[in-house]
Amino acid sequence: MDEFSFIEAIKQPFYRNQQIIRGIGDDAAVFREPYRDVVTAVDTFVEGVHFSRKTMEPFHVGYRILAANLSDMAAMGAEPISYLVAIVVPSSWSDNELKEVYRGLATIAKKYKVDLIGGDTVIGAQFVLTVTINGAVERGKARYRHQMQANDLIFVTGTLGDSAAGLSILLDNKRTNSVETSYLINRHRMPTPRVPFAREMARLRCVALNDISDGISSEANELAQASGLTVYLDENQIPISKALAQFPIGDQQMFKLSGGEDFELLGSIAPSEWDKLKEVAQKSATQLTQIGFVKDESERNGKVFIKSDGDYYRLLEPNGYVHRS
Ligand SMILES: Nc1ncnc2c1ncn2[C@@H]1O[C@H](COP(=O)(O)OP(=O)(O)OP(=O)(O)O)[C@@H](O)[C@H]1O
Ligand SMILES: Cc1ncc(C[n+]2csc(CCOP(=O)(O)O)c2C)c(N)n1
Ligand SMILES: [Mg+2]
Ligand SMILES: [Mg+2]
Ligand SMILES: [Mg+2]
Repeated sequence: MDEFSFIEAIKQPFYRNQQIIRGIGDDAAVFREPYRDVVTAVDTFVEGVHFSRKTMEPFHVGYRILAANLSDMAAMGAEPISYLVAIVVPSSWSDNELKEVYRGLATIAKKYKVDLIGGDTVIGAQFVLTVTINGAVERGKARYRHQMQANDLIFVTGTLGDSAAGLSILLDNKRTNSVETSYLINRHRMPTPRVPFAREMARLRCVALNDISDGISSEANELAQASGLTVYLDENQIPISKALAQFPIGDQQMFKLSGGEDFELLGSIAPSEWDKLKEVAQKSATQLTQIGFVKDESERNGKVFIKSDGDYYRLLEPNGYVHRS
């Protein structure tokens, strides 16, 4: 199929969001946002780095990249609206495989009510998929990492480590037909960005948020550094799924602290707002757990400490996933 028939094939018949004035079909898309702040982010997905033929079908590739972008919108407290896709695809990929990538994109786009408004298609040597997402947040209400305050409680949504456990099952060929195995693989391939939870939080004051893409050890350090405060975590309070609990304890620890790709939200909130946050979690059917607290302790500021058993806190280095050249 040539580039132009391909674009015709993936074009949405209509746009769900009325802010979109012009989508696919001109030199650029146009959207209007009169009263809110526009929020934008971009993420890239590369064969051999973010997925392989062993870990994902083309459908999951599309689903997973948009999940990561939606999660960044959630981490800013924003309502996601539209996205653009730039794809470099080797000629070894069939038309059908390419369509499957777009079916994955369209499936999660429908769930989260976002519209595909443009992109770019290029034939090249290696598969690279880049998605830019646009959203909006009530003026001045974006959730910044530096908004963490001393004495805040630290919370996390969902459970951690599932995605890394699913990945390890796929890479080590340990796939079985058990419910647990399927659950973990599904969490790796089709994560759940916490957009409803983040949007339901709109009326709460002073929340800092970060989404967990590299591993909580990294994102907790980002919060500590951005706010110039000290984060204390209790490892035993970090929620894990029943499926992950079946792994050896060493793997559980590694997956939940530095596995990454869970796309859960890590955040902080004043203790006085905790009950309201519990209501938010209930309304959005999202699991919510307190896993630590924040202190202002001059020489320890910018760092994260974690305790496993007893009262002893050790330094938690940012040892999540890092791209290196
Ligand atoms: N190549 C780049 N050029 C310009 N800005 C960049 C580049 N790479 C990252 N950034 C910016 O740096 C900041 C941190 O990016 P990072 O990718 O670590 O955040 P993230 O998207 O939340 O995490 P992740 O990509 O691991 O999910 C963001 O503001 C991002 O836009
Ligand atoms: C085949 C294969 N090997 C390794 C991994 C693990 N992995 C890749 S990127 C990343 C962090 C998030 O990326 P980014 O920071 O770019 O959003 C992680 C944990 C994988 N998913 N697939
Ligand atoms: Mg990024
Ligand atoms: Mg992020
Ligand atoms: Mg990263």
